[in-house]
Amino acid sequence: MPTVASRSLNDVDPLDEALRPPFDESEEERAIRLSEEAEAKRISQAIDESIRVERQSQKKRSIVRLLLLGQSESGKSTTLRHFQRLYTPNAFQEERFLWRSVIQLNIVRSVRTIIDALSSVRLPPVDSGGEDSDDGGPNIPQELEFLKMRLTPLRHIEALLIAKLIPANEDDALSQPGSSSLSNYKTHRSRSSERSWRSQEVFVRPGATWKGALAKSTRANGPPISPDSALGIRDEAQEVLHSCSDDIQTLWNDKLVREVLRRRKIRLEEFPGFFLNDLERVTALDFTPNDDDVLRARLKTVGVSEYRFEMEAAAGRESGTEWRIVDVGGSRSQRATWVPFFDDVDAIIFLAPISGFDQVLAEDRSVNRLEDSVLLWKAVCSNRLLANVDLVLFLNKCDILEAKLKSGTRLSKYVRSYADRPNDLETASKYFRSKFSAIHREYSPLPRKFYGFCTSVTDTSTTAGILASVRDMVVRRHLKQSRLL
Ligand SMILES: Nc1nc2c(ncn2[C@@H]2O[C@H](COP(=O)(O)OP(=O)(O)OP(=O)(O)O)[C@@H](O)[C@H]2O)c(=O)[nH]1
Ligand SMILES: [Mg+2]
Repeated sequence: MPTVASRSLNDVDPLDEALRPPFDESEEERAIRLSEEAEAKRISQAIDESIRVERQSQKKRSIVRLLLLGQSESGKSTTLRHFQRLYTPNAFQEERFLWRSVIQLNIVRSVRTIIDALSSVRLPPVDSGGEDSDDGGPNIPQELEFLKMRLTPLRHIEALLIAKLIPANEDDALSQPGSSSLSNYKTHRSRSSERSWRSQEVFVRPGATWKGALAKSTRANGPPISPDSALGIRDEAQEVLHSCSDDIQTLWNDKLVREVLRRRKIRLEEFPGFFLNDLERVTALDFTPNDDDVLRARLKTVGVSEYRFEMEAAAGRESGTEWRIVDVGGSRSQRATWVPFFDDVDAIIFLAPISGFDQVLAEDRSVNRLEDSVLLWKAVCSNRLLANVDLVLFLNKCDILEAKLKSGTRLSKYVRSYADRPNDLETASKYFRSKFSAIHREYSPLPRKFYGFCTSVTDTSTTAGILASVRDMVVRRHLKQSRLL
């Protein structure tokens, strides 16, 4: 009958029936059964555990960890932006408009460097042999004074941009030495114009924080907006820059300004975040930063951030591998934050900006930049925690090195051991490569291969090829290592 049939089907568990011990089970049979059940349970747990371990090692195998190291301004964040541009192009494109504020700030800073230089210089009397003097000589011509006055709105824009770029909870970051804040912008003025520009450099913690704050301030309480419509929103900084564009151009092209900068040894074109040669384009009201602009913009990093992405299918057979790239702040006070990342890293890209042979560190003006890079490279090569990690060296800023050598700066004046070798990029970069390679050989706790590239990481075409080689090398090594697990 249907009722009986359905009850019996629902109530009887066939598995339970099968596993139920027989009614007439003896004590001995019961003991055997229990021991067999315990053994089956033990085997099942062992299988579960091995699956868990295998899953974990699978996960570990598919994560590649890369650390970017080097002194401040060596190009770490720029290299990271390159990876983003190549491997998560959509996200990179979407964020382009956020970089407009950074570029605006970079322009304002360049102008201020010029104005600072003009303010602190009294022109020499006509027959003083061309030396600056702090008193006695005539002041700057009236036209330049007028220009300076017309550019006063840029001060307000600078304050506005700093407030926009640095989220409210970054107060602690603002008070650190070498940092910038509105208050020390107003109160701290040092004698050297380069020093004042440097000591007030704006920085942000890397990662999404500043971008989030900026995106929020751009959409001003409204709903989320697309990058295209963001450019249509009223942007006071861009409007002021647009209206000051001709005056900035006149200032930058002024012969006397160039002469003052030359005498003060301020090579503005070589400063990070230099956009004065692109004024018309970057101050246009509808300016959207292109890829090169994003790579050339300068925003100092404080703290550590991890950028994660999956290699896309187009990147080759390793698609599906998760990459984690760690970007750190490179100034001296930041270096203590590096060590915790040494533990679990597959490869390091170390950036040594070899154009810095005639420059000093912004945070310690008694230290030559090249010397600092060499000491840092030695420390990284000899670090025991990194003994099995591949080190990839980028001898970076080769474009600036070439420009310096071409303009007549003699490398041997700063690097004595360079002696009378030809003063050109090819010889100089080979020379530096061999020096850094020798340190790598001598200081590595265990023998390892040396990977060295001469780079200009702001150059999209050459860097893309180099990063592809680095990617392949890192992935190959990573696979080899994980097979050994
Ligand atoms: N011309 C030129 N500029 C470069 C090169 N590499 C980096 N830059 C610029 O130098 C500036 C500093 O680069 P960043 O990538 O911010 O330096 P960083 O190592 O992250 O510096 P911190 O964040 O202070 O540690 C940026 O404006 C870059 O555009 C290069 O090879 N050539
Ligand atoms: Mg950085």
